[in-house]
Amino acid sequence: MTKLSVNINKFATLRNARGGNMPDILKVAQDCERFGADGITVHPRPDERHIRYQDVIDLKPLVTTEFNIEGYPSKGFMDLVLAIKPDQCTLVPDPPDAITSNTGWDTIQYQSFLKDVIGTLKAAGIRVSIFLNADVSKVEAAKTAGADRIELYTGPYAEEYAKARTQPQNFQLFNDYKNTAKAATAIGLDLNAGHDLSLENLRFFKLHIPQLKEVSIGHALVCDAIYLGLENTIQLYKRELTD
Ligand SMILES: CC(=O)[C@@H](O)[C@H](O)COP(=O)(O)O
Ligand SMILES: NCC(=O)COP(=O)(O)O
Repeated sequence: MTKLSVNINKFATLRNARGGNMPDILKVAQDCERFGADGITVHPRPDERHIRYQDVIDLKPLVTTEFNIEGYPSKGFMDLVLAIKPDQCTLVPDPPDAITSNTGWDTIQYQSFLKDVIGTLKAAGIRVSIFLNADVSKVEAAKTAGADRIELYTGPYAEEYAKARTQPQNFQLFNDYKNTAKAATAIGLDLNAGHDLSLENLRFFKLHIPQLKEVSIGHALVCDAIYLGLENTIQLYKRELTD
């Protein structure tokens, strides 16, 4: 079974747009769980453009499914995560000014850094996933750094999938995803995936990469919910993940 973790960043974007508390992020998270989400993901960025550090603190006692905190392991981020102790922490290499996540870790170049960070998080009992491009050459070093899981960065997949209707599919790119997934599971790394997954492209990815433990989806899901309603949308995404 592949779990759906709903990333609620963009609900916080809407809330912050007017400075009040609408939508109420805490209620959104609880409703997402009530509607069938298997987890809640947040990505508190340094500028707090959407999810604020206080949101993460307030969410902790309310989330009853899996709580996944994503982010770059700065001191402030690490202090927050170690205080909250979520079920999972997903490390991303995003610079502070990144408009969104747009690449995975170079696990070879940052091996020592990642080993230290992951060791600290795992000593606190937190499962660690690291954001990775579809690149087999970086998988072994993710394992030696101590990660429990990798999260396949699916931005390029989503972009290629959207083009496929009008252009020949880039099968090498998709083979890279399949080969990276295979290499990860072969050495005991569990597999997550995320970024720009949607109702259009999720089923194809899931069918061809069946080892998926979890997908974290936010932007497209929130956009779909505007038209289809949040409960209906979560159910539609869950249906795309059924085996
Ligand atoms: C790591 C990842 O792919 C997501 O956390 C994504 O970066 C969401 O971040 P934004 O909602 O700020 O785009
Ligand atoms: N890790 C991916 C995530 O949490 C959500 O990414 P997106 O669906 O907002 O692109």
